[in-house]
Amino acid sequence: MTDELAEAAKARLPRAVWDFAAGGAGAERTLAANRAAFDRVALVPRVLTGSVPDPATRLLGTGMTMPVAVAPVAYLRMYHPDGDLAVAAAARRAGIPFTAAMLGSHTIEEIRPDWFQLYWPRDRGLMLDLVRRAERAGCSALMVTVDMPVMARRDRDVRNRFTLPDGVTAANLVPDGRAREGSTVVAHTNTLFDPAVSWADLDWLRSRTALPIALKGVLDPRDAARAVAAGVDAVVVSNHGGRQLDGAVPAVDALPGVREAVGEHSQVLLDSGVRSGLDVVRALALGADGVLIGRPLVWALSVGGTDGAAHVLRSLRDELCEVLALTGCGTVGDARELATARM
Ligand SMILES: Cc1cc2nc3c(=O)[nH]c(=O)nc-3n(C[C@H](O)[C@H](O)[C@H](O)COP(=O)(O)O)c2cc1C
Ligand SMILES: CC(C)CC(=O)C(=O)O
Repeated sequence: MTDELAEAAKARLPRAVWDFAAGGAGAERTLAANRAAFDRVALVPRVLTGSVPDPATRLLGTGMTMPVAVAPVAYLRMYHPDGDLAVAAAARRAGIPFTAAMLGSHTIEEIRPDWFQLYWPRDRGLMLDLVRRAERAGCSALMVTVDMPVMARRDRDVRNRFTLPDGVTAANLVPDGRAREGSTVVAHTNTLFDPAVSWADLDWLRSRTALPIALKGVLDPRDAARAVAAGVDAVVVSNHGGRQLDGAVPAVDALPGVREAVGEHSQVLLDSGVRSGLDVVRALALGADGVLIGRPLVWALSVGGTDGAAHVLRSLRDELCEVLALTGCGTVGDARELATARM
């Protein structure tokens, strides 16, 4: 789905913007390992099942046409003037949830997303205010990202002295003056975020909203089990697309252990390297209920706005249906029963 699309986006975007989105932390070992790990997963198809593919499902209480949701991505206006609004419209057209990022470049009220992602600002009043805004805007779930106690060093951004382009801000945080242009993204982020978040903070948040919570950025089965005990409704197995700990385990490799730890008490989502319908089925077979997609939609947005993103989502669903047919699966539940091998 994405090699040519990525090339087209690269040709269009300023080099530093491309590097910010495409790159990963450190020497980008985990970024590369995410893809390599997917490509080692072989599927064992079933035959004579008589099944006709229908990948519709529910995640976090939200019905959707396939087990795919849009991952939260900050500052989408860097890639297209319509930014978050364009991708949200494409998701709506495709019948899948859009996750608006706390550091989105349009406000919650403008986007009215299905799901809303939160980091942990030092100012808990600000965090609670964002939760209330998400509730009022009709969001049906929160996704709380826990793999960024600090923003990792990303060598490409250091080399490029990357700052946000003029006019791109964290729209939810203005006009409080909390998001300023001109500083490097990493400096702004590390000033804003609390580096010492703990399980007690999750308890605090859990007790303050009735919305379902997905905890994003879990890789250790012990953390997954603890998250479920703390009342989260889903965990997102993710290494942040290789953008945080360089050397972190590929999400796909961590997935079976996380599923085993949480049983069916909680939903398990996965992101970091999903690029095709085949990858979606691989993730399902390894224990996921669904996946999130990040960079492919950034490339599609850069190249073609809403229509570009909608086209990518349509192709993804077509691929997914083909792989389900070829593996003898009708439903997401059937795919979760597939056996895997290494290749
Ligand atoms: C440019 C960019 C910005 C991102 N911003 C956020 C963010 O604001 N919040 C968050 O939780 N994750 C963020 N992520 C991580 C994605 O939600 C997701 O975990 C990752 O992109 C998945 O990997 P993939 O790009 O290989 O699909 C960002 C990723 C990218 C590429
Ligand atoms: C500005 C960052 C905090 C957004 C993000 O999550 C990322 O770049 O990976």
